[in-house]
Amino acid sequence: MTTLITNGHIIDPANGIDRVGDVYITDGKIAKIDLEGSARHVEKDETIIDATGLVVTPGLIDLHVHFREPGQSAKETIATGAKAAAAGGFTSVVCMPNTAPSVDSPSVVTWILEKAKAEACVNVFPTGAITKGIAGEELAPIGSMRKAGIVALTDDGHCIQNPEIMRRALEYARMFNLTVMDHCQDYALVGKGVMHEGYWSTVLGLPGWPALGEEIIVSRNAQLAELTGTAIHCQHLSSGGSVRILREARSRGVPISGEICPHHIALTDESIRTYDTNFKMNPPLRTQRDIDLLIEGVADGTITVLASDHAPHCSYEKEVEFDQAPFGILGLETEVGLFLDILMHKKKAISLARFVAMFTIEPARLLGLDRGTLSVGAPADITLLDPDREWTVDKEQSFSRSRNTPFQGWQLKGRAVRTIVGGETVWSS
Ligand SMILES: NC(=O)N[C@@H](CC(=O)O)C(=O)O
Ligand SMILES: [Zn+2]
Ligand SMILES: [Zn+2]
Repeated sequence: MTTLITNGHIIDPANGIDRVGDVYITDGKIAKIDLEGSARHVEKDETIIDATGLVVTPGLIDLHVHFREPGQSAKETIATGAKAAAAGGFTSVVCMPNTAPSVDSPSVVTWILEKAKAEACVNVFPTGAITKGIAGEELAPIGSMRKAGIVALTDDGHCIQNPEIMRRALEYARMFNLTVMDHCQDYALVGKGVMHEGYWSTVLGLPGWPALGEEIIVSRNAQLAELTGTAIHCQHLSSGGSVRILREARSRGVPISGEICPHHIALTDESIRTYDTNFKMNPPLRTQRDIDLLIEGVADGTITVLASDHAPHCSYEKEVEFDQAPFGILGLETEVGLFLDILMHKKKAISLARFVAMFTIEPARLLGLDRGTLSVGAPADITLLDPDREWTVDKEQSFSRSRNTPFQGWQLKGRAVRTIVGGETVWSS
């Protein structure tokens, strides 16, 4: 059984490919990349996908999503989250462990992997909690979770406050060759903050979440990564100051990296003027100055990964006063459009090839996943992009179980048009 994706602009940063050609898929794997336009050998049972005018990339990987199983399937299930991922152009997602129960034992890891195998149309890679119950105190059984299939460690949703516990976690993670990802938030500084501490929090009378609350943990992480040699990946960075700290540490070879999410470059804290809880997420929206510095960090390679932090919540949970609402917004179906529109089309901060790398080989290398390339023999996970397609966000069309997006009605340029997992099309527009 062969599938041929013909005449597309192939961008495979891992193999340095950036030109028009054909991709052959056999038995769910990449069989051949033909850049020579040689006369093709068409077989009887061959499926042909015409990619003329489209970009053919390794399947995109989202390094940061929250599917709410086990425990909170009213917000999202592994099946609905996977559908949303496919519709956003993603063939693989890395799931955060703040479920109920949290992913802090091998049995929960196994449960997720089995559920994903039965119901998910994309690859689901679970992460394990660093500490039991994500409580920041006792280390979780890291070795047995690794055996069960976790691909990284994180306490996302929470942040280990005690630097001695974080140090031990890093030393332990190293023995299992696991990257540690961190939600950077100092609880003493942030307190009950619900939005960026600044002009707008003062005007609106809402408790502030200062940028320093993130930066101080990024600094700590840089020092701990340097000391232990274990890679730390700083999740959903929101502050320009964090970029400066990362840049300095990375220039000295410290194994630290960072990701940004679309909302932190698309919106500022001023959006909260209406007290709309769809603008509430953790960390919070910041200022135009932060946006400029985050984008600068993407442009100069300080920030290496783009991710959604897809965080579904039920409408009834969000329909409360701003300070009472849960933190988090949807992201999987809008992020390719937002990032292409802002980073490539509007700001010209990165090339299309760099955009693809930030969603493929960068996250794959960071965690050691066998994905993110079109190398012969690799799983045939492929995304077809139309970087110039203009479209309008309509949350009613979303495959997610939730509707908490601040981007309803936005007009974006660039989107995925087909998502192929293991050689099978799981979504097309
Ligand atoms: N980002 C958010 O605002 N919320 C996330 C938790 C997290 O990523 O910290 C969630 O699980 O809802
Ligand atoms: Zn987080
Ligand atoms: Zn998160």
